[in-house]
Amino acid sequence: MFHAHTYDHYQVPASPLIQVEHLTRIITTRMQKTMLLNDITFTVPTQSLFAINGPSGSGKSTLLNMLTGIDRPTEGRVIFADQELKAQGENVLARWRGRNVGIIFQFFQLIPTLTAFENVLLALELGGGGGLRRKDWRERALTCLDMVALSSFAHRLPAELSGGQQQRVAIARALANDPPALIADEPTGNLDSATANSVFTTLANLTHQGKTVIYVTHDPQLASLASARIDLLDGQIVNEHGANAIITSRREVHS
Ligand SMILES: Nc1ncnc2c1ncn2[C@@H]1O[C@H](COP(=O)(O)OP(=O)(O)OP(=O)(O)O)[C@@H](O)[C@H]1O
Repeated sequence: MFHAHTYDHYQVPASPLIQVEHLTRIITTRMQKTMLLNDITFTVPTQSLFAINGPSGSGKSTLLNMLTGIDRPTEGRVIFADQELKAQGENVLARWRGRNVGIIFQFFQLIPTLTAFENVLLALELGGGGGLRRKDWRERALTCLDMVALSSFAHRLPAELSGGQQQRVAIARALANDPPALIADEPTGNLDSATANSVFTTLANLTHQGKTVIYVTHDPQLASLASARIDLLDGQIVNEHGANAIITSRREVHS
């Protein structure tokens, strides 16, 4: 069970890290048009623990892909740290992502042939080291593993770690380049409840270290722990807390 308290008692800076304005995503095929997101407007406060909640098919993954610049909106825009995410080449976007967001997946997605340490080091190599010189990358990788209480497991392969430990390595990897935001897609969805609780607490505590932590969940209880949130249904925001969201229709979210 997750502890029934929220993380909204911290002082957070006034300006939002992310502004999402009138975001619409339509997929057009020869046969039909499908509206995946319908005029979504909200802000993600800096250093918040931010939940994107909603049942399967409500548009959560589609929205995450817009926030990370993986997909482009049909209409509207995403402003990340005062910079609009524009259509750019994949190399430019990958570099932007490396510096600005650490992504955490439900199924960890560690490289199985690399140790925990090497998985984090690889993120530094791919992301350019977060402003550090190459000679400092190994120490940074160890620091990140230490931040998730895994430094003594640095030389284990993913298969030699529990699910919770693997997800902690994934969190360390996401922290490697010191991005302002971590974005997690159902980060505890593949873990038993005790492990999920401890991984979630690790993520939540990163807001104390200046990070904005955005997580997607279909679990209303997990969403209730956030300091700010939106609830999605059928591609629209139906409820919000602390996100300055425009609510287009008032309906209950059932998971
Ligand atoms: N490329 C696509 N073409 C057509 N429809 C799509 C496409 N991608 C997603 N969809 C549809 O858009 C809706 C939203 O999908 P999305 O994956 O964003 O939902 P979700 O809330 O993340 O769901 P889940 O929790 O199951 O991952 C769903 O109905 C999905 O079937």
